[in-house]
Amino acid sequence: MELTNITGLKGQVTIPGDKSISHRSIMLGSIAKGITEVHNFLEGADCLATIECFRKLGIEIEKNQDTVVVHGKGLHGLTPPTDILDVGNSGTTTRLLAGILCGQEFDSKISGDESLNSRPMKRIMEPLTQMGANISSILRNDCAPLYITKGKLHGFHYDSPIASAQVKSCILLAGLYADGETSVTEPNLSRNHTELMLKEFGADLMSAHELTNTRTTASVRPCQELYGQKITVPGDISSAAYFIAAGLLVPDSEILIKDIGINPTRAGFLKVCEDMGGDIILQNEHFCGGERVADILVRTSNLHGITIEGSIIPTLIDEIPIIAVMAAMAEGTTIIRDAEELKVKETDRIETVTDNLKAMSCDVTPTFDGMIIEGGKPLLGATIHTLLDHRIAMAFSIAALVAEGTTNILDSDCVDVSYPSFYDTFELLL
Ligand SMILES: O=C(O)C1=C[C@@H](OP(=O)(O)O)[C@@H](O)[C@H](O)C1
Ligand SMILES: C=C(OP(=O)(O)O)C(=O)O
Repeated sequence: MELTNITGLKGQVTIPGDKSISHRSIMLGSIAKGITEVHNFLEGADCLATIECFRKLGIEIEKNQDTVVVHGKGLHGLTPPTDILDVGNSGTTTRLLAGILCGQEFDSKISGDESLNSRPMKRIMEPLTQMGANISSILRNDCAPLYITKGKLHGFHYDSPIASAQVKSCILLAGLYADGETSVTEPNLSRNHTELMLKEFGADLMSAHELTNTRTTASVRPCQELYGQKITVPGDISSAAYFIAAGLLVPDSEILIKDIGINPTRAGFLKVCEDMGGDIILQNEHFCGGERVADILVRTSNLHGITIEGSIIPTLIDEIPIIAVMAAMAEGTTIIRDAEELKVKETDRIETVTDNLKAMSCDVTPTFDGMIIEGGKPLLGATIHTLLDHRIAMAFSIAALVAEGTTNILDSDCVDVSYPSFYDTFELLL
C-alpha cells in the first residue's frame, strides 16, 4: 500500500466492534445455556478464528452481516474436536480457549501461525498445571502447538507476575470448572472485559473494584450454568486510536468517532492524548452491557512529549505503536517504559516500531522495556516492514499521512487481523 501526506480529514466514522469483547462473546456464548446474540461483532481474522474453533467444538454459530448467533450448549456441552483447533494469529483465542479446554473431559490440540506459535505459553501452562490441568507444549518449547488432556481442576489463587488480561482470563475461565474459588491477582489492573461479561452471563464473580483487599484481584466461584445473553459490542478503542491520532496529527482535521468503548481498564490511550496536549472531547457517554461507551470528537492539535510508565501501560499496550508515531510528531522527548510485554506480541513491537521510525528519519532509541523518542523533526516517507503485524501496518499508515514523500507499507493486508475495513474508513474522511 502506497500512501502520501494529506490535510483536512473531516467527518464522522464508526469503527468495527471491539476485538477483545467479540472473542469473549463467542467463548462465553458457547459455554452458556441458550442463545447468545452478538451485535456489531468484529469480523476480523482473529475473531473469525475463535468462531471456527468453537464450531469444531460442536457449537452451532450463525453469522449474518454484523450479527452472530451462538447456540450455546451449557458449561459441559462442548464436544471433542475432530481436528486441531487453528487459532491463526490470535494470542487471545489461544490463551482463553486453553483455559476453557483444561476443564473438559476430552483431549484437544491448539496451534496457530508462525508468529502465534512463537509466543510464550508458559505464562498460562504454569498456573493451569498448578490448578490440576494437563497441558503441554508439543514441541517442548513452551509455545503452541499445545496439547490438553483431561485433568481435575481445583480452586486456586494465582499471583500473576504480569498484568495480562489473557493470563487472568485464562485462569478465571478454567476456574468455572474448578471445585472451589479461583482468584488471580495481577501487579496492575489489565482490561476487565472477561469479568464484566462473566457477570452478565450469571457467573459468581467478584472483580477488582469490588474486592476491598486489593484493587487488582478478580475471583470466580464454580456455578451450575451460565445463561445466553444479548450483547452489543462497542467500537474498538484500539482501532479508533488510529483515527484519533490521524485527527490530532493531520493539519486542519476534525473527526467524530461514534460509539467507542472507553472502559477505564482499556482506554489509557485517551489520557495519553490529553496529556500530550490533544484536543479530545468525549460526548454522549453511556453504558452498554456493563461497558462504558462514548463518542469521541478530535481536532488537530500541537502535541508535546511525555513519559508513559507504570500502571497505565496495560490499559494502552496495543496502542503503543500509534503512540510512538504521535510522539515522533510531538515537540520534545517521549519516554515509554515498563512495556516489556511489547516484545511478545505479534512481533517484538519495541523492535518493529523503532526500526520503522528510524527508517522514517525519527530520532528514536529502543530500551529493554520501551523506547525514547525525540519528536518534532519531520518524518520522511520510507518502506515500512510490518512483518505481518496489523498494529504496525495501521500505526505507520498514519505516520505516512504526515510524512514528506511517499511511504510504502509492505504486507498492508495484515490489517485484516483486527480491522479488515481500515483503509475504507479513511476514504470516508477525505
Ligand atoms: O485479553 C485480551 O483481549 C487482550 C489482552 C492483551 O494481551 P495480554 O493479556 O497478553 O497483555 C492485548 O495485547 C491483546 O490484544 C488482547
Ligand atoms: C496483541 C494483540 O492480539 P493477540 O494477543 O490476541 O494476538 C493485538 O491485537 O495487538
